[in-house]
Amino acid sequence: MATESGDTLQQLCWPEDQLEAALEALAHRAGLDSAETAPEEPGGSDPAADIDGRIQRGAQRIGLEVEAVSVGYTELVQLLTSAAPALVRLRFAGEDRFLALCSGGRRRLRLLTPQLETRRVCTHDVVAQLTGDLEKPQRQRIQQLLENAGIAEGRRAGAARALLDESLAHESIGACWLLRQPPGLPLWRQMRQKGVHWKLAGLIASHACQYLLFLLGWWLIGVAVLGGRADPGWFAAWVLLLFTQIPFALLTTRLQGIVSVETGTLIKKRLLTAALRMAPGKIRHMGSGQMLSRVFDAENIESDALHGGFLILLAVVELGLMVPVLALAAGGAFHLATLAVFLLFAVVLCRRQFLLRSRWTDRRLSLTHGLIEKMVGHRTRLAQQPPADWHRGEDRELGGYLQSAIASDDAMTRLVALLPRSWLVLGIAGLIPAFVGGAQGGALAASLGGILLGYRAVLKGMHGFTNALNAAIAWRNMRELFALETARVKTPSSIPPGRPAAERGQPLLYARGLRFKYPNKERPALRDCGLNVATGDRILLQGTSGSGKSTLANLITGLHTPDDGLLLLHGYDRSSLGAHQWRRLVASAPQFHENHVLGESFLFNLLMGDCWPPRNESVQRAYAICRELGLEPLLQKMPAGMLQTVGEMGWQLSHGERSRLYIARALLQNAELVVLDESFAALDPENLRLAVDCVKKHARTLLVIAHP
Ligand SMILES: Nc1ncnc2c1ncn2[C@@H]1O[C@H](COP(=O)(O)OP(=O)(O)OP(=O)(O)O)[C@@H](O)[C@H]1O
Repeated sequence: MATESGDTLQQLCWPEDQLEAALEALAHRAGLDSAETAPEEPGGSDPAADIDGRIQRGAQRIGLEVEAVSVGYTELVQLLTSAAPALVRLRFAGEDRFLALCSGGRRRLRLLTPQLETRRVCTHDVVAQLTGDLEKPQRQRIQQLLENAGIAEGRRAGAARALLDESLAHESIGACWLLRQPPGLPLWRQMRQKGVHWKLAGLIASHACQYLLFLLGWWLIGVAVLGGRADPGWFAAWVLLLFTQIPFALLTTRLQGIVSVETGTLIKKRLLTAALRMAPGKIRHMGSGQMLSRVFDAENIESDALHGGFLILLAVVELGLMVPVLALAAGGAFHLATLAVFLLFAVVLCRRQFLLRSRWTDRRLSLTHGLIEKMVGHRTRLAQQPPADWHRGEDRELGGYLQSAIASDDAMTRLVALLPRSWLVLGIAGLIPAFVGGAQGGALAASLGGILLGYRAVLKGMHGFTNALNAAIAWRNMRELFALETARVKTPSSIPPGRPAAERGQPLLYARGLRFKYPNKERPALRDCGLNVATGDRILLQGTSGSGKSTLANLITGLHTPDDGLLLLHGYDRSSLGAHQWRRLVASAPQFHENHVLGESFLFNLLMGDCWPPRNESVQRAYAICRELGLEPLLQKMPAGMLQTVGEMGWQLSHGERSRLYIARALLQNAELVVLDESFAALDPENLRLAVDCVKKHARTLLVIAHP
């Protein structure tokens, strides 16, 4: 297949043995590469290793993230249009080659060739290469069908296309790896790489031009009126200057919108990633109320910071342009000194307001937290707390909140209402020496104009400040969320992810001298703990309440990291193996109160740890395990069977049903080691027997935590 440049598509692709080079070149061309690169690990670019593993490791080495995506047959063009920068795998006579996609459109794609040149190819050619093998058998069948149906020659191509789309709609094509910056990079670096800083500079320049034209217009009118030259020519020039401002005003608004959307997207991405990476212990420590407050804070950061930030930026530009007006007019240096004193005063007041608002926010958060805790624990309180105690302490808390609210609101009113007006008073007072000194009318008028413009800028700045203040306080609370480990994650070892299961009796898990202390506790929950697990073992871990069994389970599953000691899986520690690979090897059903039924279908809740959308064989296996766990009557009872929505807003599952769902979810992850933490506690003897048999049958290696 020849492309526009005369090369064949195959010649423009990178061979498999240059996969890592293609990745680096593409990252460099897309401006994604970072200064620091991690050292190459032995075996890190072993061409024999699986493609996905090699791409993942290669990307980690240059500090990028890669997402392997598969899309439906009909969505392929859309993917190619928006995937760049990405690597796309094509097959030529059974040989894998890779397209380095720099940018994409519906008609043309831009590629980076192994000669490091960019070439354009027809999107259709790439799609045809990707889907050729899939379409071939269908095409013959469809051709035959169209002939038999007597469809006119001219309409056959369209009909064949529609039939192909119809019959292959459910096929997925997984041949694309999207290159992305890790969302943990500093925000400014992400903004720079997206070119947001240029747009921001454009915004400042555009607003400055508009403002200069505005000043020029008024200067023109001032000179004309005060000089007695108010003829139509001067007036026309003034009108012209007013109209010239319009494109700049439009450009400023447009750039503001673009910067808002791009920065907002980056902030959202980062918040979402940070929320998913948060240590579970931290979330638990926060409680549901504080979590909800964080969600509100996240909303505030994006909307208030951007809106407030823009207003402050525009106010700074206007104040900056006002400085030469004041300096050149009647007030001169004395007027500028007055402005400097005023700005100093404004900074002190703003800082004070920040402290007052922070105090108010802390009280508000604690009130929200308390309220939500009470709502969540409503049933317990109804049943077990005397009604006289239901509202204990609420008045005191509310009183404290009101006090800080009044103090903050008063200060805010002073700031927004008084500060801009105090500039008017100070500015006019600063003119007194010039007035007494007999300055000319024109110079005095220019100074007065400068004072009024300053008033406008301060007013704008104060409105911006009120928004930015909310964002800054929300940021203070969210900072820890944002503090994603930007340090490079150690490149995982070259253990192929799809390695065959270890043989029975082979060492699987090795733990020695493990120590773990919760941050809010003085004594460690685990000290000098050791454990050996071999493939095929069935281990029952018993201990008194609070002895640290669940903590050990959390260390083994990787939810917590030991403070000290050695924990190896297949002879590798967690950082060598990588979090992803560790999770594939160990599956767990956490204790009942730590586990959750998500508001999705029953099937999703079963297979969320496997892969979603599910493969046919996974669904079959899920059915089989549910049957063995005695869940068949439940599936028959639910109107939509496996597809019934469950969770808080859906079909309510009983305690025992949930326990068995959690067990099935752990077994369906196909892990080498399954850890069940008190998963059988809620089961009646019959279901307990079924569950134990099922677990013994399906778990390759089993660690069960239970009370004696
Ligand atoms: N998130 C946490 N923050 C602080 N301390 C914790 C946390 N989780 C557990 N602990 C403490 O660590 C110790 C061990 O708890 P762990 O849950 O591991 O015990 P356990 O043996 O599983 O208990 P049980 O059989 O009652 O479930 C306990 O003293 C507990 O209070």
